[in-house]
Formats: sequence, structure tokens, C-alpha cells
Amino acid sequence: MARAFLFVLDSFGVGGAQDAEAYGDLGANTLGHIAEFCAAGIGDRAGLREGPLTLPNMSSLGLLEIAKLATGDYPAAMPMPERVFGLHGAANEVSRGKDTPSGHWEIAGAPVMFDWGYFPTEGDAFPPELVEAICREGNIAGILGNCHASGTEVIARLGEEHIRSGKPICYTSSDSVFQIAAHETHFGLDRLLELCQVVRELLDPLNIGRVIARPFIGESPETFARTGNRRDYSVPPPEPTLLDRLVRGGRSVHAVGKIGDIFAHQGVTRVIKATGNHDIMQASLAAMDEAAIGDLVFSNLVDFDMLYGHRRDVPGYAAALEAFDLMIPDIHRRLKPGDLVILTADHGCDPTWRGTDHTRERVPIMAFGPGIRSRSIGIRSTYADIAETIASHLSIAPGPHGRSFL
Ligand SMILES: O=P(O)(O)O[C@H]1O[C@H](CO)[C@@H](O)[C@H]1O
Ligand SMILES: [Mn+2]
Ligand SMILES: [Mn+2]
Repeated sequence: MARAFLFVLDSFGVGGAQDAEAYGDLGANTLGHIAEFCAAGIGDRAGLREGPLTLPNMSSLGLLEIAKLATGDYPAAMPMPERVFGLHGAANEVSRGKDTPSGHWEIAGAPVMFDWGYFPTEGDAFPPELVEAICREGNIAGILGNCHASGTEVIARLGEEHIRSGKPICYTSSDSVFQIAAHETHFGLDRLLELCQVVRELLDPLNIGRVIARPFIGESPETFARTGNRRDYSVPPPEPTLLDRLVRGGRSVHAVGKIGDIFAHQGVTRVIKATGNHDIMQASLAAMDEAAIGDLVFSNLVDFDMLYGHRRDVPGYAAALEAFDLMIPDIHRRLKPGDLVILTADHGCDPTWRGTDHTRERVPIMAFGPGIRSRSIGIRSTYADIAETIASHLSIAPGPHGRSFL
């Protein structure tokens, strides 16, 4: 018997998705474009980082081979490692949405084979009868926004009016989401979370994946800042996931960061809240020490996506990758015989791409642990192969989707 540790680097795509064109994402490549920009000297930021993208630990886990497999090209100017160890490959997504729940549920063995509801890009995003119901049931005078937007921009634009009027800022994106930004003290955090729960129920008939609370602080566009009190209210996954199967088998699932919220708290025995990649990693490392034989520790590193991908910030994304890479030896130090670690991603969010949304891409799979030999696992046809690999490693019965690559 063994333990498993699964890390999702949120939005760290490697390009090459065969169906990218259907999403307007032909050529999108999160890793490839960050490496290209860094190689050309446009990934530099004074005091933060400079020069070619340098990820020695992930390169030793096969990241450069993965990029070559996914797109045919090595990423620009990244030094080749002396040797590669562990299993390495890339995976296609079969779920139709390029969103966080679809990606995570497929990684956990439950692809999303139906279409989510989305809000229109032209005119008001939300139908008038929905807005009316939200105002009535949520006891608010109206809403601001009512559009597709980037969260930080919409708060800068409407934050002061929100404070004056008490109307929450409601917006969406190309994901199946209804996001509500409101001031933590002027509007109140508890009130925002209650409003999100009201809206969650109103949206169920529209098949919307998530309602997200985006609390913020500050008193002016220059000082407005979102806080770590974000909450996601997701619909439950469409069928039992690896997490449910583990819990049913008496195992513990330790969910770090956003994982609990993403799975609507189903199949989660322990929620470990942490904000920011550094603290999420520290919490994950502590959970690795505490995990018993047969357990899964499942972590989501959200900064890559939320702070850098959606913000189209190449130096920020590159610096976050380099900082994460430096923490990989801390993972190695905690491994015991029989342990398996998998690093992967849920979708792309190419910071050089048009707009501010996710990009359809293949995702990397780096799987390693004591006794795991080095080998390419090629291009997998679904992220669900990750769930089945963990199921096989932890000796639970196979599920209906995907195949183990062990
Ligand atoms: O622009 P912000 O508020 O970060 O929103 C982004 O975060 C949402 C959830 O991850 C995505 O749907 C995208 O809209
Ligand atoms: Mn995501
Ligand atoms: Mn995102």
C-alpha cells in the first residue's frame, strides 16, 4: 500500500490541443509562450526576475520532453536537464469546457460530457428575470456590472459606485460562472457569502457551473484589492469521482486550497484552507507528513491562473513557475517508499493570448516517486488517466473512464 499526492498547477497548459481551433485557441501555449517571451527578454521585470525561463526541477521531471510531445517543439532557451526521471507525458481534455471544474473533475475520473450554461457576450449578460429574482431573494437594490469582465478591472471601474450604492458587482467570463464582487466591510463578507448561496439556487436551472464570491478591500481604484476570502459554490460533479471512491473505501482525502470548493465538498474528508502558492505549498507539505497509507493529498495552486494567466502577466507567471520549481525538492524530501506524486494542470491560460480567458491546451503530466522508473507515457486521450493511475496505485477498483499509465 502507498500514498498519492496530486498537485494541479492551475492553468499551466503546454499547448497542442487538437481541438484548440474550435475554441479560438489555435496556437495557444502557456508554457511555450512564456518561455518564448522570457528568451526574447520580454519576461523581465526589475526586482522580480530576468532572462530565460529556468525550471530545473520540472525539467528533470520531463517538462521539456512533454512540451516537445505536445507541440513538436522544445520551449525556447530552457536548458536541457542532465537526465530525466519519472513518468512524463501530456493529456488531452475530453470535457467540453476549458474551465476549472471540468478540468479537475476529469483529472478525478469524471469527465463533463454535457454543455454548461453560459451567459451572452453581447448586451446584458444576465436575463432581467434572473436579476429581479436575485434582488428580491437577496434583498438588494440592484446590481452593477451585468457583463463579461476581468475581475480586477471591473472592481477598479465600479468599486466606488458599489460602495456608494450598496449594489454588488455581478460579472461573468467565457467560463460557466456568475461572479459577485463586493466590499468586505462596506457590503460585508457574510452578506456576500449569503447572497452567493441565494444566487447558486437560482442558477441551478440554467446549468451554471459556479457562483464565485470575490470580496475586496480598499477605498479607491488604486487601493482596491481582492482578499483570500474568495469562495466558489460549485454544482456537484456529474458522477462519483476518484475522491468519492477513495472515501467509500475508507481512505482520507486531504483537500488543499480550492479543491474542497471545486468538488462541492464531495469526497473530501479534510479541508485545508490556504491562500497563495507559497502557503498552499507549505500546507501541502504538512499534509504529506500527516497522510496515512492509502490516502490522497490533492492541492490546487491557483495563483498561476488567477494572478498571472487571467491578468496576462508574463513576468509574473514566469516568476511564479520559478518559485514553485524551487519548492519541488521539499516534495522529494517528504517521500516514503511506495509514494506517488503527480504534477499536472486543469486547462491553459496563456498570458500572451488575446482577451483574459482560459485557453484550450494539452496539460503536462509529471509522475514520480521512489522506485518509479523513467519513461514517456505519450499523449493520453483523457485527463481521467490520472485518476485511474492513482486508483491503481492506491489499490482501489478501476472507474469507468481512463486507463492507468503505471
Ligand atoms: O477575472 P477574474 O475575476 O479573476 O475571473 C476569472 O476567474 C474565474 C474563475 O476561475 C474565471 O471564470 C475568470 O473569469
Ligand atoms: Mn483552473
Ligand atoms: Mn481561471
